Amino acid sequence: MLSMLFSMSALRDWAKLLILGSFFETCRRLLSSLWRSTIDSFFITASFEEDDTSYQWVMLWLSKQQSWGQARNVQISTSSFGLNSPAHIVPGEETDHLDNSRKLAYLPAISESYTMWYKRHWMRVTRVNENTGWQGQKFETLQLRILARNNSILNNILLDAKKDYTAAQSNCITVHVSDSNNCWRQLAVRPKRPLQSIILDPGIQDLVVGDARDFLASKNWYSDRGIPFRRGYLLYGAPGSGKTSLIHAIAAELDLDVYIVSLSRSNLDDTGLSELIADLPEKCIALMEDIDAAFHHGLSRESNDPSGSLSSDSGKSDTQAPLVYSPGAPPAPSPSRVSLSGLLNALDGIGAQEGRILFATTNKYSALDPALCRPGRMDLHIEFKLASKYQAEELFKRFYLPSPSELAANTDTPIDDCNSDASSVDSGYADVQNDLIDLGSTGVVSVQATPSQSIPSDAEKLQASRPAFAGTSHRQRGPKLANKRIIMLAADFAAIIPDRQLSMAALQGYLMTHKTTPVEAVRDVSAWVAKELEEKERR
Ligand SMILES: Nc1ncnc2c1ncn2[C@@H]1O[C@H](COP(=O)(O)OP(=O)(O)OP(=O)(O)O)[C@@H](O)[C@H]1O
Repeated sequence: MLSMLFSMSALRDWAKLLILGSFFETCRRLLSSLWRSTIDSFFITASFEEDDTSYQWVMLWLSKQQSWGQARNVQISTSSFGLNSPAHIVPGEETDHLDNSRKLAYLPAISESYTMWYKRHWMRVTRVNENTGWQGQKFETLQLRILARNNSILNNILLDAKKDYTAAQSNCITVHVSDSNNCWRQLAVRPKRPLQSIILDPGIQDLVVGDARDFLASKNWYSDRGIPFRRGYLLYGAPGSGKTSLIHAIAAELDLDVYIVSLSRSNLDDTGLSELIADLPEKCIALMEDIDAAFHHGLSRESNDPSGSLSSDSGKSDTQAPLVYSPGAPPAPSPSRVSLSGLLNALDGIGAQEGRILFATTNKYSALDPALCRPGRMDLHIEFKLASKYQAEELFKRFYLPSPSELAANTDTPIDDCNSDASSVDSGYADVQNDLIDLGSTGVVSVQATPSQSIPSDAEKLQASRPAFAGTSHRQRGPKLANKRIIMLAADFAAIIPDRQLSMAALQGYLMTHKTTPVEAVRDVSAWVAKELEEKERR
């Protein structure tokens, strides 16, 4: 057999077979690649990766397509695609009266392909879930394959998707945080907070908002003069005085997304921090909250300072000075490995992002290192003090004067009697309260015990079956007061509040316990103030 196998004639046959086989295989491959490129020339293919915002746009867009409603084998989702108001809509759900419940949406099922039509273009939608990396992380990609000669239809889809998404998001701001791989990911979408809802002493709000607005419009001015296009704001002062709220409202006002840089995040080191800052989008707000607290968790100029007690020395170069001065306070061990030099370099080093606005907040201004606070890093330092009488008065008005939306919906007639005293007002809503549990003067429900030997009446049984709770029920309603009366009450309220002694958060907390009863809010405020001051003294 061997001699036959290797005989000349057999070898010739083998060679023929080889050549013929190679020829046919080459032809097959050529034809198939020709076929593929011919087919590809009729199609446009676009891929969207899960961690990119465009993925959200297209998902939202898809869920809104009419033809998508007829898809079979779909994934049902209550996802809002990063939006506060969920997208679509299982057909018929528009008439659902449960307005605030989560909406349902049809999404492409994973590893399935769908065909649909859009503006007379045939399209195939595929959603794949791939394993990436050796750690087996899953990664989703959405692919659109459109039968079209040029890109215009894809551009249309992208623009439509972006427009829909932006419109749906127009009342929201997006908050991002970094994940353990030092990549930004969307954390939440929050409704915009109006600037007017933040009550500061006159001028402060205009100063910060005006400055930030002017900065965003001055890109060319900065580049013409070779100045890095960055701006930093340090908001410092009393806790609960509105620092975070103001940043939220500014983000809403200027339509900027917020990126929270958490310096005390475990496994964040200098390189990671620089990567994060360099990776910020061009127009955004980077937020470092409680920057002094980062120190207490171990943020230091020398990341491995053995003593832990750092002294302030503004004469040192930037990379040598300690972040904070904290005599005799050994920092607690922390998983954070960020050093001050790392932070300073990340803020204005060579890789730092241009166009971003940095907001840092702290309750301990004097503890911060001058290197961190110098212009270029923190250009504007704004102090937030405890509430002034002016702020107390404005807060009161904001609580009780009707908001524009209430005005639009309002049908109740206010009691337009500026001279009506508290008792007449009390009697005004006595009827309304009749069907409520008696809250008593402390706001704690008092359910009277029935003597065991007597047979409880129906009314007593009803009373006993009611829930016991502390605090003020939202059902409790005062009568509508005339605006003039509320303004007078606001002045009375402000007269009792001591200047710069209590925080706005505390005042807000107090007014919340009198959400709809302004007269009582004024009546009880002296006692509350005395209690708060005593508590403060004790602390
Ligand atoms: N100036 C203000 N105007 C309106 N509301 C305020 C003001 N200050 C505080 N508040 C209210 O108090 C609460 C806490 O405010 P916020 O978190 O902004 O304070 P903060 O200064 O950032 O506090 P901290 O320093 O403790 O983080 C919020 O609900 C906010 O609505």
